Amino acid sequence: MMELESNHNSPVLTDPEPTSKSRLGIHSSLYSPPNVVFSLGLFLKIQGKKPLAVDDVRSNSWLDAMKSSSPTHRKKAKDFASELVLTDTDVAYHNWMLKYPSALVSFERITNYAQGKRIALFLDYDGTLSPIVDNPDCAFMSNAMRAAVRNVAKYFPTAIISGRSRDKVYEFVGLTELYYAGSHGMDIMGPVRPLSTDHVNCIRSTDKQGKEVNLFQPASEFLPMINEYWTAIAQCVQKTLKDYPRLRLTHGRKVLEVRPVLDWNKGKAVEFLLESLGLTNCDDVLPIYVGDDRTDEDAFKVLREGNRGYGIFVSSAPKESHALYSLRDPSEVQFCSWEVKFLGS
Ligand SMILES: O=P(O)(O)OC[C@H]1O[C@H](O[C@H]2O[C@H](CO)[C@@H](O)[C@H](O)[C@H]2O)[C@H](O)[C@@H](O)[C@@H]1O
Repeated sequence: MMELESNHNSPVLTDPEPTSKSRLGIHSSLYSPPNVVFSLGLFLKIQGKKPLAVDDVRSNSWLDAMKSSSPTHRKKAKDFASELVLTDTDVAYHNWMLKYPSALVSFERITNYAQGKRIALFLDYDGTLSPIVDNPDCAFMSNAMRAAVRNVAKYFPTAIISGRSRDKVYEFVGLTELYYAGSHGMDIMGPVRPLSTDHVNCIRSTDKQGKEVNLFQPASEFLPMINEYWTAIAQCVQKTLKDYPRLRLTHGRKVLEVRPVLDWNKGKAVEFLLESLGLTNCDDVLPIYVGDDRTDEDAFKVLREGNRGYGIFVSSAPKESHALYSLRDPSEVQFCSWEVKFLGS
């Protein structure tokens, strides 16, 4: 099994030292998008088209910010406009955000650092551009996310780097203007023709938030059995692979992958693409990589170790990472994708 070491001591990029405020995720003069104010990873839709400073909606201390963004608080505030209650999960997440500040809240700082630089954007697919769903064949990207990525690609070279096959991820994304790196970067290609995104046997269902989704789960009756035997199966595959020294086993979320023993991963793919784009060893280039999985750590590490760019880790739960910043979920990735026009030269 692939285990990644945690090596997150301090940010290595050489932009100005973050103030205690920005490290706490309460930067004072952040732009917010039209009609939206964000507060530590939570969006509030509001009226008005002018970009708004968040000072007036953001509290002055970390604890206040933490309290105000707590779902429990918001519910209570709505119901009773009184007592604040923080769950252990709230506290853990906001403590984690001290180490991995939200890219949204740090947007001004990132923008400042990117001044005069050319951005190259790398995006993971599952869990970054599409929400994690039970059936991998139904991990569809929303049209809104697609439009946001198309917008990004108007400004910067943009690549999708996925553990999926290149064809499959292209089928999901369907944008000809992007670069695609499939199979953890082992299969990289530029623009190709779109494939059909129709799937047979999909049923209409609802997700955990009650939203309508298409679902394709022909093996759902096997799920209890898979849950019961998952560990045993993983051990069995691991044991079998001992006889195949040129293959190695990696895993994601209930995914076992057998890969050739090859010094190649998403980090190498980022380096390869930067080189192909003529963007390597240039001081005026700022690569940004957004990903949610442990396989994305190789890319975060490449950017971090060379002081080369920003890793942005998409996670709604506290986890160690080589990234510098965080975003909570794909909806925050989507929002950021509309804002990147403010970045770079
Ligand atoms: O590198 P990525 O683009 O993030 O792809 C990583 C793996 O993604 C898929 O699996 C994950 O997403 C599925 C759909 O949301 C989910 O059902 C599964 O539990 C996740 O592990 C894909 O199926 C794998 O082949 C990719 O390696």
